[in-house]
Amino acid sequence: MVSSLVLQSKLKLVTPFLLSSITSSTLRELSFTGMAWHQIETPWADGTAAISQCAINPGDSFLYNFTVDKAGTYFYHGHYGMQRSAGLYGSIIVDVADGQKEPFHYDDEFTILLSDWYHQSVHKQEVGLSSKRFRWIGEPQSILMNGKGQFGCSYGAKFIKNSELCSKDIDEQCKPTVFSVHPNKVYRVRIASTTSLASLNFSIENHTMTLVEADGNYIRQEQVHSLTIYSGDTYSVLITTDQDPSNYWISANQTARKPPLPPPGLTILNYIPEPVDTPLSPLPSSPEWNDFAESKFFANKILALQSDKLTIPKPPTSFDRRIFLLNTQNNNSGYIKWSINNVSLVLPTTPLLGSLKFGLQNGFDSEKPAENYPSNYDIMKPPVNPSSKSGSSVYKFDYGKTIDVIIQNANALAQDTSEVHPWHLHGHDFWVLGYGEGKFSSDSSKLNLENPPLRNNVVLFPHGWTAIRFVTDNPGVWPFHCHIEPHLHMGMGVVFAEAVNRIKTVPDGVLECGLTAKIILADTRASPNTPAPSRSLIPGGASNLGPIGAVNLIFIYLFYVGYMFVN
Ligand SMILES: O=C1O[C@H]([C@@H](O)CO)C(O)=C1O
Repeated sequence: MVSSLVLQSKLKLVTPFLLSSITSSTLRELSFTGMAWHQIETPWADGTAAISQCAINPGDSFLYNFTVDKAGTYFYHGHYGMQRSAGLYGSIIVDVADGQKEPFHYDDEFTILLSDWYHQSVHKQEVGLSSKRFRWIGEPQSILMNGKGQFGCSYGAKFIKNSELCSKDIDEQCKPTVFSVHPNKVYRVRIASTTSLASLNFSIENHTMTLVEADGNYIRQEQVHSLTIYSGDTYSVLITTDQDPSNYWISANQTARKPPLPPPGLTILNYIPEPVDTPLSPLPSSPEWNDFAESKFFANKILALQSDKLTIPKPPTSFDRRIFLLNTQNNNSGYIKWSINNVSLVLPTTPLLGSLKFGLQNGFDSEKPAENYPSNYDIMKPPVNPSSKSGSSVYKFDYGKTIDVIIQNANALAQDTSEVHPWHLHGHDFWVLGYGEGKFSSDSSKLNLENPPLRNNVVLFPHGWTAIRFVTDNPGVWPFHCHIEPHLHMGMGVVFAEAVNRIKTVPDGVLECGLTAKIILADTRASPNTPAPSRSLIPGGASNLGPIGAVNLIFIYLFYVGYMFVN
């Protein structure tokens, strides 16, 4: 499906699109795409349709050319509408550059990509979410591990429920993936979650896990029995295969939302030379769905690595600008939406990168978005005046500034309801300075400036706040949004425009839609013989694309995926 893929580095695409979770019928419903890479810092290769580029039309191709500058565990996924929920994703591993070493040892590794699966088509889900007669998507039917899940009388469900109803033969298609390991070795297990909705509790039966990496950044080694992993998170853990030679469950149970929840995602850890078999033991138990104490304890265990081998840089000790983002669920002219500071994000037809670069005031809402919310707002109660508006305004940042963002959760439309939201920033890692209950107060003693972890995805707990800090050193137009696919569809995001004046060129094909198409095509017609590998946005400007400190370079020629499948 990736028709031509040239890897000039130690970057690996693992499971390039999970075939087992994609059917041609789901792909037939996809009409446009854009591919986000969860690691990319190149402003026009971020894959966010209507933000950093035009959507890729059916049958068209688009060349993503970007630099990977940091070894680690990542994944990629469609970023047009809710395409990710339709199965458009896969894992990425960036190895350390030649001559460099990881700050820990392991003998071998395997990769687990977590996702969730709905039986209703993504198109129908989108229509339900966008209708006045709002239809929520509900919980997924299955949790998938490397594309395989349990449902009804399939393999795992049969085992779990031990139900007489499930007396059919084992469904081979749903048999969990097996990871065969040698005894007495250290394995690195790379785990990424690209779920549409589900937050997961991940564990490996009888094996303690040592955390070493989060979102491509090294973290302090901590031993845990389970991980709470939210949509958009990646981790690496080390395990030692020092148990009795046997078969063990690796499981991922949905958590943080009200039951009924689907059966867990499963894989099997098989000790060589034991024959592969269903583990005899019950599945590892997981905490109660609303045991937020457990998941907060886990979140607070993630701290930056500071060792003699490697030290993660500390954040600047003060900020230049602090933005508060109040998360509410609202009624927006009869539609249920999520809003940030009372605005629900809708994307314009002209990519924001183009509108901002060309100064097209009518390409988006040029109104300045709010940087705070009323001080008397009661985050424990449903909104008093629940209405909000829609918009596409952007937060503009100058180069080299330290920005704090305080994400503030609040009560949703229903009484006593506040949900978990994993927030993801494109184009940047940020320091996670802390989490807290209730409303954020400026008591900064709560903030960790000593060893905060660097991440690009962070959880916001119900009725709580999360504080992050980053430095605006990567010019681009970067969305910051809830990684829960239906929540982004319902407007839960903002856009940060960072030193856009420093972006001098973008390649052909990035901005040829909406209002920018006219400008670019007029320019091409004016000089038809000029072979232009990239498009100068500032007359005479030189290319300054690509982050500093590049280790590896990849060229991925990505043909439109749906087109390839359908044909
Ligand atoms: O966005 C959401 O909508 C529903 C509910 O709040 C309204 O039906 C739900 O559980 C969400 O996460």
